[in-house]
Order: sequence, then structure tokens, then C-alpha cells
Amino acid sequence: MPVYSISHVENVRVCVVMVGLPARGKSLIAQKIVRYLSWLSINSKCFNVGSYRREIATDTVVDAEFFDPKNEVGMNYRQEAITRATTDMMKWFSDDNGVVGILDATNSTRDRRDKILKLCRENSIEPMFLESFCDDQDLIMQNILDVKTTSPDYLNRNNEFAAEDFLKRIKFYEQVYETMDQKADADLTFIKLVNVNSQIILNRIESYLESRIVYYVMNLHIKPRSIWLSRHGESEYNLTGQIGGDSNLSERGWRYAKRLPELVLKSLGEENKHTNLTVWTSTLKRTQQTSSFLPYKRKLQWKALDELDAGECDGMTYEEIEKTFPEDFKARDDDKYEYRYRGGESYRDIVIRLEPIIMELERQENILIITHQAVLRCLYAYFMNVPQEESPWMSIPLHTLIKLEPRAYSTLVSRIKADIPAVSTYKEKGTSQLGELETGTASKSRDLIRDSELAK
Ligand SMILES: O=P(O)(O)OC[C@H]1O[C@@](CO)(OP(=O)(O)O)[C@@H](O)[C@@H]1O
Repeated sequence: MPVYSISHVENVRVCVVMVGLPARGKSLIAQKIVRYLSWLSINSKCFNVGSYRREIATDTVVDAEFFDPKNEVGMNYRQEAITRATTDMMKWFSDDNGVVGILDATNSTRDRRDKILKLCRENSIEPMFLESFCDDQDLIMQNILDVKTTSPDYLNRNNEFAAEDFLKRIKFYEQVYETMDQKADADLTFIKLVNVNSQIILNRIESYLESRIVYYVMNLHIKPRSIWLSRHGESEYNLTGQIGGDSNLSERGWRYAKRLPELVLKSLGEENKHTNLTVWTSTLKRTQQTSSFLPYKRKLQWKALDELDAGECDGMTYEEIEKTFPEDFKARDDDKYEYRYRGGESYRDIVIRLEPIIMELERQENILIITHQAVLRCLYAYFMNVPQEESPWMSIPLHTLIKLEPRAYSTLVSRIKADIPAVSTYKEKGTSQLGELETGTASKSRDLIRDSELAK
């Protein structure tokens, strides 16, 4: 049976129109919304007007003066770029069943916003304006240094030139910028974030989909932090190849539990060794036993982090499942993301129950999560933007600590192996056999996670 999501039930299509001066983190917010909604299977796409402008304005110098509102050449190119972006977006809504399109540009004047509004209304798309208003000079400078100095606009330019030129560009935009206003824009649906989220103004949020986006952006923060992910140590069920259950750790699993504090310290590095982590586990014994030697006071159990419920297959090996329920076994291999165990769950079901976890993770700072193979795949897929058809097939070996460092436009991944062997719990498509013993040190070619991998 198909599982419906909000976008099927409501039949609403939303165009999120970003608003704000340059260097206000608009692109970052836009990309995060797309990643979050895509993870929830809501068809969403970002249309970055700057990329369109770079494609067309190739025969002119693009420096700060290009953005002078009195510069006719610049204005023409910018007009052409927004026209192309909105045309592509409308085409995407109709041809590709788009649900949430994000128009990532400054959209800084009321005149420009009125035109977009009109276009949305003509195409029966709900416009929702999302302004990032920021007058905190430190935040602005940080954004310029983090992002703009690496922008394609400043290829082969040094950072000093880039920062100075960019400040000039902002000055030109300030001449015409009109912020969203509760009186002047009273009829519009909008969210106004003031200095990231120190103040949030909401106006006419109507659909459920819009309210999900509001709730998500309200929880975002930009403080640097890391998230550590680990499967529990090898369990007794892992040794016998049985799935599910609530078994204890094996002798090697306990060894991993004892080694884990050392791995975490190594990953924190000397200068951060006193960082206080919060540890999240599932309610199952194997994750709690794995966390038992960690010196951190705050340890929380989440039911939502429990392993995929295998229903009638709980406690069976893959071979037994293939013999007892051959059709189910094949159906799962054919579409592992959607397949729901008899009386149990699918990967899609896990994603749905993990949503509050993702929301809380966005709010929190340094968290170490000890959970299970399927759950970890889903969490990893969110941070690394892994497509649905791939995520259930990712190999996430036992006895390995993964560190994620969310950055402006990517998430940095590193991992430390404990050097304690463990069985493989990885089953390839088309077989009921599990892989060979993991040595706990070597990387396997099928691993989708590579050291220092970057995900857009
Ligand atoms: O989706 P697949 O690849 O079957 O992986 C999920 C399975 O991983 C297992 C191990 O085989 O996780 P875990 O080690 O956390 O118990 C099973 O319990 C679970 O059903």
C-alpha cells in the first residue's frame, strides 16, 4: 500500500521566494529546505538566479559596479536571469510535478516581488516569501568570509579583493532594498527571520506544507558543531545472522563499547577534548550497552531510534526469510525503500518517524547517536543527500565511528575504525548470504561512505 505524504493530501504547490540582501545566508537556507523536503519525498528544487546570471553574462565584467541599479547592462542581464529562472521553475512545476520550488535571489524590491507574485498566481502556485534580514555585522562578515570568497564570481581573485568588492555590491543593493513589512505586505504569506532566528515574524501561513517549512527554518542555527554516528557494537543476533530482536552485545561488541570513549576523544582532537557531548541511543539493549562506558552525563533514549521493525520476520535470518516468504524476499530486494515487512516497517516508515529526530538535531549542538543499521542509513541520507533508491543499500560497517561536520554548503565526513573485527551484516541484492567478516580496519569497495567525503 502506498504511503501518502503531506504533498499528496493537500495538493498545494508552493514557490518559496527568498528575500534579502547578499550575504544573508539565503542560499544556505534554500538548500537546506530542499534537502529536508527531498528526504521526506516531497519533490522540491532550488532555482538559483545567480547561476543563471553567470551563464548568460559572460561578455561583461561582473564586479560590484555590475550591481549598480543605474548600470543598464547589469540590470538587463539580471532581468534576463530572473526571467529564465522563473520560466524554468514554472515548467518544472507542470512537467515534473514539482511541489516546492525555491527561487533563490535577493528579490529585494517590492516591484520584483509583485511580478513573481503575479506569475505564481497565474500558474496556481502559492507564493511564500522567506526573508533573511540581518543587521548583525559579525554575522554578515562571517558569511562573506565563509561563502562569498569561494563564490564562482571571484574565481582567481584573492580573498581581500573578494570581501571588499562584495561589501560594495551589498551597498548597491541597500539603495533599493525594501524589507518585508507587516503593514505593506499584510496580504502576503511570509516568514521574516531576523538575525538567523533571534526573532521570527510570520504572516498568513496557511497550508500544512508551509507550516512544515516554517517549523524547519525556525529550528536552524549556524553555530559550528559535529554529529557523531555509530552502530551499536556487534550483537549476539549479528553473530547468528538474525535480524531485529533485543539481544545483548557479543564479546567483540563489548570490546567496541569499551573502546568507544577513546575513539570519541581521538575524533574530538586535543583542543576539544573537554567538549561535552549528549548521547542518544535507541531503547534497545545493544545501543545502551554500547554507550555504557561513555563518560557523558546526558544520555537520552529515543524510541524513534529503534531498529527497523521486521514484523513477522523479527528474529529470522535472511535465509529463513527467503525460504518462508520468497515473494516478500524478492519484493524487498526489488524496492527496498518502499517494502514494508509483514506487520512491520519500511525504510520510508523509518524516515517518517525520524523527522522529530532531525528537527531536534538541527536545534542541538554536539550529539553522539548510537543506533542501528537501517536507522543510521536514513540519518546519513539526510545529511549527505543520498537518494532514496541508494540509501537502504549503503554499507555502514560495525565498529566504526562516523563524524559529520555540517558546513555552509556541504557536510564533511570522517570516520574512525576501532580495529575490532565484527561480522558483516551487509546483504547484497539477490542473495540471502551476508558478507565476510569485517576486519574493522580495511575499507570495502562497496562502502558508499568514504573518508572526508563531501556531499552537496
Ligand atoms: O535493511 P537491512 O539491510 O535488512 O538492514 C536492517 C537490519 O540490520 C540489522 C542487522 O542485520 O540491524 P542491527 O545490527 O542494528 O540489529 C537488523 O536488525 C535489521 O533488520
